[in-house]
Amino acid sequence: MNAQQVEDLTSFMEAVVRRNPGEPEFHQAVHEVAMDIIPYLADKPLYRDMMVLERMTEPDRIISFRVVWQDDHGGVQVNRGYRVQQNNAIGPYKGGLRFHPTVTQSVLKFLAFEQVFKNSLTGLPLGGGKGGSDFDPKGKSDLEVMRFCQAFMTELSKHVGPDTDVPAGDTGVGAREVGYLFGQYKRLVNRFEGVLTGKALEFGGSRIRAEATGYGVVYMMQDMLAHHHESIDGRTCVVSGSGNVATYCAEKLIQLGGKVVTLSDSSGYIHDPEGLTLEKLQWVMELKNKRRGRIEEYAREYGVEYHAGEHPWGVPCDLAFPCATQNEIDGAEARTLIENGCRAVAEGANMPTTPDAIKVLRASPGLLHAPSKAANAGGVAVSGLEMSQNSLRMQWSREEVDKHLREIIASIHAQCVEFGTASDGHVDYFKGANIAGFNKVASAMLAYGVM
Ligand SMILES: NC(=O)C1=CN([C@@H]2O[C@H](COP(=O)(O)OP(=O)(O)OC[C@H]3O[C@@H](n4cnc5c(N)ncnc54)[C@H](OP(=O)(O)O)[C@@H]3O)[C@@H](O)[C@H]2O)C=CC1
Ligand SMILES: N=C(CCC(=O)O)C(=O)O
Repeated sequence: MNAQQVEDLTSFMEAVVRRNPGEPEFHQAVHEVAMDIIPYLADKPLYRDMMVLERMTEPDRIISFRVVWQDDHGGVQVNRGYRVQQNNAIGPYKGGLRFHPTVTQSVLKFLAFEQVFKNSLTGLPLGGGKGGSDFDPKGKSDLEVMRFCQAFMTELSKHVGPDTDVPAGDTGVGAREVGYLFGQYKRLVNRFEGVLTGKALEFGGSRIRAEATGYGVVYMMQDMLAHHHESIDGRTCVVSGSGNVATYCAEKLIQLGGKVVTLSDSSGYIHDPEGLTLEKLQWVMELKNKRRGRIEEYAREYGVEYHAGEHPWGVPCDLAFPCATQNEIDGAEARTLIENGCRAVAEGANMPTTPDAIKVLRASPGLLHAPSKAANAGGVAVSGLEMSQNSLRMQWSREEVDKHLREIIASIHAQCVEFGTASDGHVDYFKGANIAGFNKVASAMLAYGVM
């Protein structure tokens, strides 16, 4: 960036911080995009005059509501629910629901902003949004989760619909929660319609949706490496998380010959130097999805090390897949990855690298780094395909959906290369994803005029 662009970025971010006080996660997500878009708009006066980036940074609306439910002891519980409807310039609002005690408006605004660019990259007609609650499903009975979901959807149902806003899963919202949410919606509106994605196959779900995000991260890694005449086969892989994204990321890596040596949860990580097998992974999925257990149990079951309270980024690897949560890799951990010879990072979680980590990784010329808005778009892509199947009142085969998923990720990689390749051939995947994601939304917003 030249001096003028630095000045423009600084004044842009000062305005964002002023208008959104006390929302550090949202500021971070906006800065990650603005640092590439501000220079990109230097020779595009129409976009600047029409304040397109400023308008993209302002949600269309934020809905906040009280959620009251009764626990198993008859006690009355109060939570806060949200839906951030960020931008529907290219399609209905589309994005997950996160149930986690760390949920705040700032976290959901970062996720909704990120979702706009991610959904645009898929090439599908999907706008961006995100919602959720500070409700913690951990340690709750199925009936308590059901009562919360029913109370949450009673309010949310007033604001969503198959052509308005289509939520899905995210942290803390899996098949169980989507089932309870969909059932309540159907009861309230008396229509069977595709208002949620990630549904079970029995009621309009799409094959591969559960696997889609994790598989897509690996497909993105595959394309990044192939662009440099390399592959995943035989590479040591460090994966964080042990939920939906992490477990299917690990599954696809193992199928492609990768050696997955870690999984984690919010209490710590396991290190299996021999590498997980598909059977061991099946055991983890059962542990997490059925018994709601902790990853520490894996260490006892298979006689491997467990590191309480730590992240897995100190374990030497060729390929790193952060699949847990935002800001899980900081500058020091990024330096450790590079010192240990890491070749590439593909982000499964949303915004898992801090600004310092991004700086460190970007400064390492040999390292390939795919941002979450590009690498983890497989989930929302298959959600979009679920919406298509619902509209057609059809259900495609596993092979058909996986073929579409593979093509969408290949297209996202190609867009990143088109807009992110420097004169020396180095591909800046962050720049490519930010510009490619911006373009389609910006064109639509210009076409609509001043609104
Ligand atoms: N589900 C989807 O379709 C998509 C999800 N994502 C993103 O992927 C990430 C994981 O989502 P998903 O797998 O669906 O969620 P899950 O709830 O299935 O799993 C989340 C995993 O991350 C761990 N985790 C959560 N918070 C923290 C934390 N603060 N510190 C350390 N570990 C943590 C959880 O551990 P614990 O069990 O201890 O809480 C769990 O292992 C999120 O960033 C999400 O936004 C991105 C695209 C699509
Ligand atoms: N949680 C998701 C999936 C959203 C969706 O499938 O609508 C994400 O892209 O972050």
